[in-house]
Amino acid sequence: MHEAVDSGTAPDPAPNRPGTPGGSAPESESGSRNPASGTGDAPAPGAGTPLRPSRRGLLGLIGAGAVGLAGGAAAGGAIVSAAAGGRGGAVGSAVPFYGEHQAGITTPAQDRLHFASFRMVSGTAREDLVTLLSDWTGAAAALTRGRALGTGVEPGNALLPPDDTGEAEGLGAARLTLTFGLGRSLFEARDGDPDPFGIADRLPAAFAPLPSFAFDLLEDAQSGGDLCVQACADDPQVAVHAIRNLARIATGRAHLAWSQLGFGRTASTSRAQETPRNLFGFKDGTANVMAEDAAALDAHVWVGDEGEAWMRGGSYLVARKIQMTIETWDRASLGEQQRVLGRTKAEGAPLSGGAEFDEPDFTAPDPADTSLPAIDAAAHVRLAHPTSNGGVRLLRRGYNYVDGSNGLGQLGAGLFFISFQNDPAAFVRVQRSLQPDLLNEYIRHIGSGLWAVPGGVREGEHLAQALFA
Ligand SMILES: C=CC1=C(C)c2cc3[nH]c(cc4nc(cc5[nH]c(cc1n2)c(C)c5CCC(=O)O)C(CCC(=O)O)=C4C)c(C)c3C=C
Ligand SMILES: [Fe+2]
Repeated sequence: MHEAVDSGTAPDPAPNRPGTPGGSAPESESGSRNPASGTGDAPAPGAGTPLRPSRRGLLGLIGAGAVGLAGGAAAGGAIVSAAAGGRGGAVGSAVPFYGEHQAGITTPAQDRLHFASFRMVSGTAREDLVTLLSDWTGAAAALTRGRALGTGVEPGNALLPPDDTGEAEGLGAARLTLTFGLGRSLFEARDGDPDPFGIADRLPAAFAPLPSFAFDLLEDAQSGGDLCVQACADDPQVAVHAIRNLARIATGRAHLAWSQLGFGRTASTSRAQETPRNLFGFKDGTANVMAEDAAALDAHVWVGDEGEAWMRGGSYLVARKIQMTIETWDRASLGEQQRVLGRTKAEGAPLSGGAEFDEPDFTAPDPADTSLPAIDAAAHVRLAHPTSNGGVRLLRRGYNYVDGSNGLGQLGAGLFFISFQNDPAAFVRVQRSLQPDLLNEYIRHIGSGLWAVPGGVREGEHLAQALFA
């Protein structure tokens, strides 16, 4: 049950009943089952901590009726309460939520994605944003452990909706990670208020909006947003369940603006992973920044001491929804496909020779015509390579998508490109360099977003807490 923590009338968590999911929840990793948080951890801020929901947040919750008003008491505070443990608490497949950095960046890329963008409800204020982030923190700690929210699918009062929608019961944690980002719009004026969330003076200098790029065909309906959540899991239902329940929790404070399902990760983020393939059939992620390369992560991915204090240990997330005209691609010869990308299709080796993980040699001549380079001057790997971009590197973490098909029998297929970098300018640099890319004949960028991803959350704190200190 989503307990109301402000009123002082919040009911006790449902008792554990032997033989029920609530009664059979396994011990947490720490060996304790904490009925106040449902996470086995110290209660997240808001879980058992008096938090006064704003009037607007409260009205939204009442209006939606979705989050469950515990025993008629006010909701809007903590969400995660006693876990019924109905999801088996499969912590063995759980990725720790708390840590120095948010999970879902260097975590070995899972198979599935549900990416969601949220907009704050008009008229909401700083307190709404803080309580939302606090509630999401508690929920994320439970969800990523494979725990049900609140009392799970059994409310203490059967006249109320269950705290947890239930579709992830029995599926375990499935290596779920939830990575949260803040949009630049949160720092800007809206509705005549110059600083609705009281954070305008905390805007990092690096957090500039993305410029428009040649070939952009961006649609507002799948671009931007005040907040983003990247849910990755090895089970699509676990990822969808997480986003769905975070959206319920946000009711009255933020609403889902758009979301994207993805499958078949298109990047490795660890050397332990096989390189996957994108929908053009090529290995993607070969030359990625890997979790094992701490020096590259510090240099290119994590915000360090030079950034705003609240962003230390964080990163910037760029998402680009890139439509791929796969029917046209499929009619291109193998030679043309390899020329466009600069690598072989079967092995992913550079066209200059060697094997997949050998560095491309951009000076090597084409053996068939030595007046030409083996890797075309406008090949994707040449233009994206650090040597073409002042040494810049991105940690890529994208997913394939197919959004159905159109009346011409063409699949709405593409790449939901995600990259993490410690300065959005790094992405801008590479994307600008891709202007003459041969690949542009076969792709269109139709969605875009940029979010600041704060550093990891320490137990007892909430997401982006340092931003509001
Ligand atoms: C702005 C950044 C990038 C966009 C957008 C992008 C789109 C895109 N890429 C592929 C396929 C491949 N990309 C590959 C390498 C690669 N791509 C980027 C950046 C963007 N790609 C970088 C930085 C790199 C690494 C370059 C290097 O250091 O060598 C590859 C080769 C294999 C690999 O290293 O991953 C493929 C294949 C598609 C299909 C696409 C848009 C739909
Ligand atoms: Fe690429």
